[in-house]
Amino acid sequence: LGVNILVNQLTKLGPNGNYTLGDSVDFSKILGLDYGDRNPILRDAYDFIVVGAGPAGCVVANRLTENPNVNVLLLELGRAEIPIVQDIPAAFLYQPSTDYNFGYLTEPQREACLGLMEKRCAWHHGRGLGGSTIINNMIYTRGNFRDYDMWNASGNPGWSYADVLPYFLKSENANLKEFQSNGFHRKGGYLSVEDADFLTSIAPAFVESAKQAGFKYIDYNSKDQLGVSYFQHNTKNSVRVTSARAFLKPIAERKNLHILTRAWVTKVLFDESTKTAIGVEYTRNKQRFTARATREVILSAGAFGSAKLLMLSGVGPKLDLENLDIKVIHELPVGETLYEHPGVIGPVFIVRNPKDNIVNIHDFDSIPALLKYFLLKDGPLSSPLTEAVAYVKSPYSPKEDPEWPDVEIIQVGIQLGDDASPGAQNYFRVNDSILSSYFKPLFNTRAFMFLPLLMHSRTKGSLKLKSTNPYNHPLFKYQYFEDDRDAKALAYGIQVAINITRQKPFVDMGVELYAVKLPGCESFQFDTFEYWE
Ligand SMILES: Cc1cc2nc3c(=O)[nH]c(=O)nc-3n(C[C@H](O)[C@H](O)[C@H](O)COP(=O)(O)OP(=O)(O)OC[C@H]3O[C@@H](n4cnc5c(N)ncnc54)[C@H](O)[C@@H]3O)c2cc1C
Repeated sequence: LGVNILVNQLTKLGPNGNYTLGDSVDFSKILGLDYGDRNPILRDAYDFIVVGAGPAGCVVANRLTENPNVNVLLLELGRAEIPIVQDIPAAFLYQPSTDYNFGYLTEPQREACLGLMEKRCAWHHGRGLGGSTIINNMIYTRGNFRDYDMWNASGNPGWSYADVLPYFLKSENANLKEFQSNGFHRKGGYLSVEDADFLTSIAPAFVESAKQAGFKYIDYNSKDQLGVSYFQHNTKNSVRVTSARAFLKPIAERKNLHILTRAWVTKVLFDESTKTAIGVEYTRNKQRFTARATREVILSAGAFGSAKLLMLSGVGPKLDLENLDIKVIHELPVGETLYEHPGVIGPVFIVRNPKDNIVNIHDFDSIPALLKYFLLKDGPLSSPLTEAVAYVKSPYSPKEDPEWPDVEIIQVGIQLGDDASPGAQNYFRVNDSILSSYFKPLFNTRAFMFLPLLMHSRTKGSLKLKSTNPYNHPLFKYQYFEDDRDAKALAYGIQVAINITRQKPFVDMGVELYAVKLPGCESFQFDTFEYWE
């Protein structure tokens, strides 16, 4: 009840419907969660200035300051985390409704997002000490070894799998039941990785059914990724571990690291004669400041934030910068390659002979479930709801290697309509009509869904500046499925997922494809490739 009331309040208040308690109360000050010297006497110059405290910035700030002779200023425009509310894995659905999310939206779409509000997809992007790890799903995924080898081969020495694996291992503090000793995990690092404490009955049925459908049972964080696996999570004893908690909290006493929250970097300053970054300009408490860097300015402001900041500073496509009267320091194709991993909300399945008594999300936050979580860190609230995954190679993949998957089928323990609060709707931006006609009728029925995601999208977009105002959202020029092989690959993935549900473990549970046609797709024959496409 408490979580529901809180979530309803958090998702309703504020001019844009975005409000957190932190707007009125500075938790970072009260609780000391700025993870560093809270009132640092700032230096005129630092060896390194790190912009953005997401996973990249937190790790870099930590590793650089291992050397006591190096000093670092970490600037983050958001605030520190809010404990309790952000800790609970099952509450991840509600995090993007808070202002720990930039709230980016795509432009209205022609071929996708058609059941979403204004036909615009939400591009959630976290902000605060921890960046997107404050609001993300906590799934620990390293990526495919071939991706790194491809990066390396395309002109980025030092990024091959052989190069990065030692760093994954160095960071990790794994606590895994099955795969602890397979050579791809270790204990002792800063970043906790663990199995989910709680799984719905859907998860083992999915894994067993996938095996019967021919999938290998794998550790998806090893080299072999074509198969089925339970997810591993960045949680510790079922509490979310953000990158700030993992990499900044343990080093809070280091005097050579200064962390400033609510510090919005507006420009990288350059020595124009050498094109060397020499510092940054930032705003804080409505005042403008500069900080100088004697060695490097490191941009870790996220995929969108770093590109935006470079362009604001005069590094980017010449014409675009000149059109905005930004002095060109150096011409580079910044923002010109934007890939998304499109996903589908569904298909949805009804379970006729369920092996658990979960019918909606409120079985997760019932009084017994709350007590179990807060007293024992166990029970349904400890679940991030995304439970297991199968990796698929579609015939539409741009990669020739048959072992290089392009579709990821994520199994979710419940379905989108199982939330009585606005949280799930806000997360996906599903419009009222689709929500009430398609998802809500299953509110009190045992049901679940998949989230098939495309990993190697062929559609490419770009990111531009809307204006020279550093606080404006960037302009995303991206239209999903411009290359129709992307939609075909996802339709293929959906059919593979449906085939998994036709195997014995799922059949024994009475799992049935929810046979209601999606509004707008009435003219297609249900459950054909064309229908899903
Ligand atoms: C809803 C959601 C779910 C996700 N789920 C998963 C998952 O389950 N597993 C997974 O592996 N990945 C997941 N991701 C992706 C993952 O969180 C990101 O890949 C990762 O956080 C990127 O890290 P980063 O350090 O590059 O940037 P970010 O995490 O984006 O951090 C960038 C930081 O820079 C700050 N910043 C930006 N501009 C400025 C500026 N001008 N001045 C000062 N500070 C600035 C931002 O406020 C932010 O804190 C998810 C992401 C989202 C949004």
